[in-house]
Formats: sequence, C-alpha cells, structure tokens
Amino acid sequence: MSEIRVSIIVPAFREGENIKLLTEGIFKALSAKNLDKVTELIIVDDNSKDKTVEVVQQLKSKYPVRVIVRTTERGLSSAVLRGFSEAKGRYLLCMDADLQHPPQSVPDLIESLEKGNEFVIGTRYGGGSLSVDKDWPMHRIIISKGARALARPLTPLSDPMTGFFGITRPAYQRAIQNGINPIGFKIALEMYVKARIKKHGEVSIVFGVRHAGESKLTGAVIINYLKHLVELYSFALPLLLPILLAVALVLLYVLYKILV
Ligand SMILES: Nc1nc2c(ncn2[C@@H]2O[C@H](COP(=O)(O)OP(=O)(O)O[C@H]3O[C@H](CO)[C@@H](O)[C@H](O)[C@@H]3O)[C@@H](O)[C@H]2O)c(=O)[nH]1
Ligand SMILES: [Mg+2]
Repeated sequence: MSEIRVSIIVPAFREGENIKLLTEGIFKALSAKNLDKVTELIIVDDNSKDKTVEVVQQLKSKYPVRVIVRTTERGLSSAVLRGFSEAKGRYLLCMDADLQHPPQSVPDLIESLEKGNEFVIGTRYGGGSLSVDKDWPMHRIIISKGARALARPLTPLSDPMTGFFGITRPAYQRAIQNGINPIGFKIALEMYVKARIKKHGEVSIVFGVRHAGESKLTGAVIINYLKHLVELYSFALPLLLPILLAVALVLLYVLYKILV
C-alpha cells in the first residue's frame, strides 16, 4: 500500500448502523480523486454496545479502516484527540459518523490543505446564512447561532461550531504544545485557537439529518461549551475576558431587575 497522506478520524458512540454507509461514501468520494490509496479511516468508539466493531471487521477486507475501542474514557473531543495521536497522515481530518457531514466533501477539505491552508472547515454558513436540512429542528438552529455568536471574537471561521474539519500535522503539533483541552464537543474551535492558525480554508456543505441513531448533544454539552469558551478567551484574549464577564454580570443584573 502507498504511504498514508491523509487520516480521517471519526468519533463514534452507538453509531453501528452508520459506519458501513459512511465508510463506503468516504472511499467512493476519495477514489474519484485518486486519494483512496493514501488515506486511512480511524473510528474511535467508546465501547458502544452495538455492532460497531463487527461492522468495521467486515469492512476491513475492502477498505483501510480500523476501530479503536476506548473502555475507560468518554467524550467526543478526547476521542478525536486519541485518533489524531494514532494517525499516520500529514493531513488530519475529523468528521461525524452519522452522515450529517457529507462524505462527498472530504476530497475538497483535503485539497484545501494541499493548497497551503493549515486548517479547513466544512461550513454550513458558506452562503452567508445557516445551510441545514429543512428537517433540522428550530431549537438546534437557535442554539447553533447563539453558540456561534459567542465565539465570534475568537475566530474568523464562518462556522466555528462545525465538527467537520482538517488540520496539517505541523499545526496540530503546535496546538498540542499549547495544551489541548479535551472538554466537550468543540474540538475544531479548540484546535483553531490553540494552533494560532493564520491561514484557513472553508468548504461549503449542507448539514444533513442524522442517518440512524440519536444525537448525543445534551444540556451538559452546552454547559461544557460555556466553560470551554472561558478557557479559550483566557488563552487567546486574556484582556477581553474580564470585560466580557463584567458585561455578562451587568446583563444578568438588568434581567434580574426586569423580571423580579
Ligand atoms: N467516541 C465518542 N464519540 C462521540 C461521543 N459523543 C458524541 N460522539 C460522536 O460525535 C459525533 C457527533 O455527535 P452527534 O451526537 O451526532 O452530535 P450533533 O448533535 O449532531 O452535533 C454535530 O453538530 C454540531 C454542529 O451543530 C457539531 O459541532 C458537532 O461536532 C457535531 O458535528 C457522532 O459521530 C457521535 O457518535 C462520545 O462520548 N464518544
Ligand atoms: Mg449528529
């Protein structure tokens, strides 16, 4: 087999029903661009009590895919970091297992890194406004837009909430040296800020609906995101953090006065 240039990491928890379609979709898109022989796919599963491991074993005879099963850890971001730590490629990509990130866009992300960008995202805001499947629920749209606004001062990324991204190995190593925080869901934003990315690319995508299974986004994930932001602000914009906290306190006080 040729030398591995690209590693695709997929964090997966109870995604057994999605892995086959995902793998087939990714390698179909890659083979159209002659990238299938230089790419490895790594699924990082947190001991799901489903058929994930069996499905990957079956796919192995046809595709360069393997599964890492973690038994003592849980969490999307730490799963991605584990995959990156075992990856061989010069270009490291991350995407979800549930087919919400379109496999056909994978070659475009790779191409963006090959052109000299050190970071690339699949963005749902490529056309300016949020581009999601018509069946995406309203509360998810509101959460997504609010979370995006809170991250604005940290990054020019049009979609800092995306989990579909790629990074070059040197940029990834810079992020590791600056100390990666594996909290929560927003590993792309974490990598972008910690690697102090100077040049990034964006690829427009339509964010689909989950193929099978259930979302793992809970209230705890949203609280973790707020804690994560405080940490990122203190890393990247330490002078702004006290000002933002003061503004937040004033707003809370005003709300309290209005409501009580
Ligand atoms: N190993 C592991 N994987 C996990 C865990 N929690 C979630 N995942 C995996 O992480 C991916 C995203 O989880 P979903 O539950 O599908 O998340 P979502 O609500 O659809 O969120 C998506 O959209 C966000 C943008 O709105 C993205 O930020 C996020 O990364 C994800 O793409 C899926 O492949 C899921 O199996 C975990 O604890 N462990
Ligand atoms: Mg999902």
